[in-house]
Amino acid sequence: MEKTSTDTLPLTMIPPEEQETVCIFGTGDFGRSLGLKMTQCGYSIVFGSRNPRTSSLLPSGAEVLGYSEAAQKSDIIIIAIHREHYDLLPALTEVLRGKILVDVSNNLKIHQYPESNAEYLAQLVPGAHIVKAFNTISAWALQSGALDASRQVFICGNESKAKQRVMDIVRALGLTPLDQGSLLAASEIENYPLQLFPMWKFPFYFSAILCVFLFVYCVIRDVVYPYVNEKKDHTFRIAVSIPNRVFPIAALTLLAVVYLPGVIAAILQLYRGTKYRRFPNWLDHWMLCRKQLGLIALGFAFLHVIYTLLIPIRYYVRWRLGNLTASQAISKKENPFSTTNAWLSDSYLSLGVLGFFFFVLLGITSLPSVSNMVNWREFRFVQSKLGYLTLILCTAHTLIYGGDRFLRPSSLRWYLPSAYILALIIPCTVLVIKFILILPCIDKTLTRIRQGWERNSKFSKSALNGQTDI
Ligand SMILES: Cc1cc2nc3c(=O)[nH]c(=O)nc-3n(C[C@H](O)[C@H](O)[C@H](O)COP(=O)(O)OP(=O)(O)OC[C@H]3O[C@@H](n4cnc5c(N)ncnc54)[C@H](O)[C@@H]3O)c2cc1C
Ligand SMILES: NC(=O)C1=CN([C@@H]2O[C@H](COP(=O)(O)OP(=O)(O)OC[C@H]3O[C@@H](n4cnc5c(N)ncnc54)[C@H](OP(=O)(O)O)[C@@H]3O)[C@@H](O)[C@H]2O)C=CC1
Ligand code: HEM
Ligand SMILES: [Fe+3]
Repeated sequence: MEKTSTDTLPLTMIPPEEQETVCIFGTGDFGRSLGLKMTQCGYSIVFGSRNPRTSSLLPSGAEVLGYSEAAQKSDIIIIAIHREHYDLLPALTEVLRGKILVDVSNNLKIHQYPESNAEYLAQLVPGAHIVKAFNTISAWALQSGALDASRQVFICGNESKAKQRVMDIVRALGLTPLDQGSLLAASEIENYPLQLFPMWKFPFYFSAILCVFLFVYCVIRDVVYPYVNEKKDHTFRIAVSIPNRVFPIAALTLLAVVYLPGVIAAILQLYRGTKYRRFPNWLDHWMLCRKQLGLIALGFAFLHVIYTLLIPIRYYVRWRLGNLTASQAISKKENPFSTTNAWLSDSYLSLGVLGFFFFVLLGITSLPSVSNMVNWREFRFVQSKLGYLTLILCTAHTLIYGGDRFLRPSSLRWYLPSAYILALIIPCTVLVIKFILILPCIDKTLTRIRQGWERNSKFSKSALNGQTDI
């Protein structure tokens, strides 16, 4: 990368005698990038290195000394060295006594070592104050200035004064410090950058399995069945018709799966008569990934809408329409206009459009820039009330689209009902249970439980004693 004038000049012109000196151990990628950023923000940097010589890669003006000499220049030392090389530090115990050592290290695997790197550092250099910080910021982001991935710096340590000094540096760099408590939190902070979309795992696998199942189901009903029974080749349906069944059904099912844990939680609280017992882990986890499930559902709904736009320009649809018109002209018989059908068709389309509108609204309010602008009550109102409205509209769209067909035995193929019936199972179940839960007598009890009332106070004692649930 070519150096611009801002790379070399400190952004804030602080006179050298007022600049705080910070020492960085290690002249590798991270040490250099952090050093450059800190120089730009008005710090004076001294690098500690096995090979003390200045290089064009280091920020100009930075001093490079041996580890021991560099450590004497500052009372804050950022250890930009891999844990595997920390063995050089015990020899420096005397120089490092009373100093603040900032551990920035990451590992290659979650729980790679029995203790966190920061705790290991504390064992190696017992006289120093250890603070964990910066491990969630990448060298690349520091260097390119494009800190758009995350500006949050998790911090933990046992001495609050030491933590404050590090947080001041973090703020000076334009980042946001988040105090996570004592050094015990270090292993969690170290695991954080190693996780790959943890909250997306379950929603992703669930929707993938759902789509594969629905696809196979539709292929059996819409392609294999006509071939076996009528020797008709309907394989072309795999391109548009079947995706336009799989995606909307997946969207509706996932939307219902977002609201299902809420009703299960309510039933559990009613059954136990208290809100003070922990939910089972699976339910906790499910509750926590509702946003991700909802966003995947929204993605599928978008696909359904786009595929629906294709319907009028499909060859198969135009061919059928043309043939119908021609056969009516030949037989000189017109199909009578059915007001009922017109109503049904317009209503299901309109319900679909409205459902989609609220679906998108839910998606928009989940953007952090929007959700930060509303208070939690407004957010809950949108997510919970409008969420249920979306579920009702989309379920009604599918119900009316199906019309009276699901009562007809002729729509069964090899005993398999139409795919849209599968789409209705979970949404209808959720809506029926929710309807029961909001009946005044049940709602009153549930509200009391959620305000802290307990049916049987023995329950709460057992919970307080640490006994958890089923
Ligand atoms: C497109 C889309 C985007 C989404 N984005 C987000 C998002 O950004 N963030 C997010 O969290 N979810 C998101 N979701 C998921 C979902 O909308 C929310 O989790 C929603 O709040 C669930 O509503 P609920 O009524 O089922 O559950 P909850 O709001 O959890 O509650 C269930 C019921 O219990 C009551 N209740 C719950 N806890 C208490 C309590 N402590 N005291 C008193 N009463 C209580 C509520 O009033 C409600 O009636 C999204 C969904 C979709 C479809
Ligand atoms: N790169 C990144 O994006 C991020 C890195 N980190 C953490 O920062 C630390 C440094 O990472 P990074 O700069 O990428 O790594 P590098 O391998 O680029 O640099 C490590 C530096 O450690 C020093 N060192 C000391 N002893 C040894 C030794 N025995 N063998 C090799 N090097 C040694 C070297 O500096 P010298 O030659 O001057 O002595 C070397 O340049 C790591 O703990 C890493 O987990 C954290 C967040 C992001
Ligand atoms: C702009 C909004 C929408 C329009 C115009 C629309 C239109 C349609 C049309 C035309 C069909 C029939 C498809 C066919 O004949 O093969 C259909 C079916 C369906 N739609 Fe929608 N829809 C919309 C939004 C939604 C949304 C938001 C959902 C749910 C999340 C949804 C769920 C379904 C389902 C489950 C089916 C039945 C699929 C099947 O088995 O064939 N729709 N929709
Ligand atoms: Fe998850």
